[in-house]
Amino acid sequence: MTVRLFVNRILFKLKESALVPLLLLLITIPVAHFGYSAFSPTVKDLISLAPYIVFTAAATLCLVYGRLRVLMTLLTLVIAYWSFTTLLSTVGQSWSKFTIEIVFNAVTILGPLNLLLFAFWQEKGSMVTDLPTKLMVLGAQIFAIWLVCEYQHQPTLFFMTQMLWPALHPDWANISPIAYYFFIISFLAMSGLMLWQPSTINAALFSALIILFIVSQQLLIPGYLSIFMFLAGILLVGAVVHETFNMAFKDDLTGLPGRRALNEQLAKLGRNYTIAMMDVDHFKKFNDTYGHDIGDQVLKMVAAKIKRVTGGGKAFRYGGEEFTILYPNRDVQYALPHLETVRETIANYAMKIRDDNRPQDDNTGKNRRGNRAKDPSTVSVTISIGVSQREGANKTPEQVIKAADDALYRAKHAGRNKVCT
Ligand SMILES: Nc1nc2c(ncn2[C@@H]2O[C@H](COP(=O)(O)OP(=O)(O)OP(=O)(O)O)[C@@H](O)[C@H]2O)c(=O)[nH]1
Repeated sequence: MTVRLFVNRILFKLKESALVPLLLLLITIPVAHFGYSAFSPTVKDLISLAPYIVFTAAATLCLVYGRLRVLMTLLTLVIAYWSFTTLLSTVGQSWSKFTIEIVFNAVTILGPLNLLLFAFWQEKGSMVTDLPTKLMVLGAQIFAIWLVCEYQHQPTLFFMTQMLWPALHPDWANISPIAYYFFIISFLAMSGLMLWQPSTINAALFSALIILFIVSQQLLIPGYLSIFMFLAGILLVGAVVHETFNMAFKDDLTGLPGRRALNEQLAKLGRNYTIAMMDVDHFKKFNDTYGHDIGDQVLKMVAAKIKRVTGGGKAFRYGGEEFTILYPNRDVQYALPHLETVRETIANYAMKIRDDNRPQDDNTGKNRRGNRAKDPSTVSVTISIGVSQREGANKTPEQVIKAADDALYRAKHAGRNKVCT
């Protein structure tokens, strides 16, 4: 993959996964800043409960769908939220000044570290084996903080609040230098994770870190804590729902909607529609010659071109090297030129392959050159397309698909790289 392609892929993925959290974060700032004071006391009480409600919903989803990274992030936020609300409501009351200082510094120092740890701690094995270990990590920290508070251990507070490198600690920071450094380290590492593996879940985990930083910084501004923690919960719920939806409806390899999504669309069709079935030509031979990995790369390329079909066609991966394009409310005559363009675009596209995939022996090399475009470091494939519309005996989507399959068979027999009706 060239650098440009790699960067484009990351930018596209970032746009898909990080745009919504960023926008919601930007919208929440003025709401929390200016809107909160306008709410009645009852609404304010509800707002302070809202994070717990959304955290509970999110945790339930995580348990059902085995999203341990999100679950542990939620637990970290719940502990932070409970600690901060208790700390604010007991100033001068049940907690001593020492306890308040220890709890605030512990949350702001350990919070970003835990968010970082749980973002990188991959979900391996089963929930039953993983969850207790992760819970023990959090439990051990809580126990340690409790001990420090119980025994009023002054050196810990000194350690937490010491000024290590004054030049690196900005004046506006309301958190201790160590907390500030840990936020920066976590921020950098999680930005790296977001760039390396852009996904809705990673974007939500990253947002949780930003939100913990905002509330730690602005703890004394009324409303910030509840409203931002509520937003963190919403972003985490949204990410779990989005990823679960994608897993069920999107094909993993190509990113196109899969068979399940197609079936759902077929059930919603009206009385007029066109279905095109397409299939990569001689793909078995291609796989045998170049290997399955390059075969996968080609399928991704073909899917990307099919996805960009014009005329309002909706693309799906039907299975294997077969794809489907659906034209709701359109007839074959309308769809044909758009399908012809897709066929032509794919046939004319020379896909770059990496040098390490070059053939090792002369015979394979000669074999491969049959499928190669003019440049020896590229490959190209063609597709055949069969099209049919709802008419006559073809009344159900299944019958129209069968008719499109028959047309595809004719396209193959007519020499391939063709569109047949
Ligand atoms: N690399 C890769 N290959 C796949 C995938 N899914 C299916 N295939 C391969 O696609 C090939 C399909 O071969 P066939 O159905 O015999 O058809 P064909 O070789 O394309 O020949 P025609 O359709 O007659 O042009 C098989 O070798 C499958 O292993 C996939 O996800 N990745």
